[in-house]
Amino acid sequence: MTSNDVTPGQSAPQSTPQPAGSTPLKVAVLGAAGRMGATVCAAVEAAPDMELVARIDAGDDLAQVAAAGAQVAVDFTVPSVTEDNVHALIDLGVHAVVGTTGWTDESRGRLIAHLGRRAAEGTSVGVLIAPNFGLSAVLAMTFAAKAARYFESAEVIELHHPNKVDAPSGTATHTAHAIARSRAAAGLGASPDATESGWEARGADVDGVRVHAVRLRGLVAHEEILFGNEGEQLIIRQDSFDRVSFMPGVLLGIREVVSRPGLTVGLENVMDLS
Ligand SMILES: NC(=O)C1=CN([C@@H]2O[C@H](COP(=O)(O)OP(=O)(O)OC[C@H]3O[C@@H](n4cnc5c(N)ncnc54)[C@H](O)[C@@H]3O)[C@@H](O)[C@H]2O)C=CC1
Ligand SMILES: O=C(O)C1=N[C@H](C(=O)O)C[C@H](O)C1
Repeated sequence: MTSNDVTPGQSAPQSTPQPAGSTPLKVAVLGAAGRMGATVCAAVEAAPDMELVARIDAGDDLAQVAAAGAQVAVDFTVPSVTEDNVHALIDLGVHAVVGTTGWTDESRGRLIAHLGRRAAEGTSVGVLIAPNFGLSAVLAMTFAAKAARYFESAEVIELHHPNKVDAPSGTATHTAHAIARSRAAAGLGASPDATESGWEARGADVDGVRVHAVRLRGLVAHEEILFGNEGEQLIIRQDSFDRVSFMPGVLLGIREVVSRPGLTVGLENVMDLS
């Protein structure tokens, strides 16, 4: 990673070294007019080893991505369109870095099948889906997965800006699934809960983990993971105060996806944290 990629004091995930004199990676951004898309365009333009070749938003033809010669496309659109976008990118032979939420086991399964068909035809495409590209969030999720086996109770609170269209957040869902997997592997049962009425106040049930969503003007993206035992508590909290916090992770994903054929889910796998 070069010094131009991050502002002083900003944490940066490690990156693949860039050989001197090599050709910049050609990058397209889908959702380019959105909050994240615009920030990604600026980050790609500032990265010396990348070239922004296409800004795509609603109504644009995805064929422009290939016509512009993009090797990697970054998708920060909306949950209702991201799956179709990624299938189209695979057909175009363009690697995809995806931050958009809304992916399920079923939609990921369709992607794996499509990638497999393309690989059998000789076209090797990489897709990286990360529910959160922020270093603090990736670390919080990793720590939560490690802590989960030691606590009787676990709940997740996610807090976001009020313009967010989906709830609970992709990050909170990913976190809850990881906690549930750790608890199951450790032989833990359900968190204790004597609730008999008013279930709507207890948040969403994600794989047996209660997830609470707050929407508040002034917030960007935040998560708290609460663990409890008799007489003790552990709270893991992360805060993204600005969307630039996601950029080192997005740039890392762009550099890495070209050499990772197939589907990778979660930046923790790219960062070797899993
Ligand atoms: N993985 C991560 O680190 C992060 C993920 N997100 C997720 O990214 C997504 C986008 O978030 P924001 O930028 O805040 O939303 P936004 O609403 O500001 O931007 C979405 C953009 O996508 C465009 N769009 C809609 N349909 C399209 C299509 N078919 N093709 C191309 N563009 C299309 C919209 O016109 C809009 O400009 C959300 O799912 C959000 O949860 C947001 C922040 C970080
Ligand atoms: O919509 C957002 O803003 C964010 N969405 C992602 C999510 O749903 O987890 C990532 C981050 O929380 C910001």
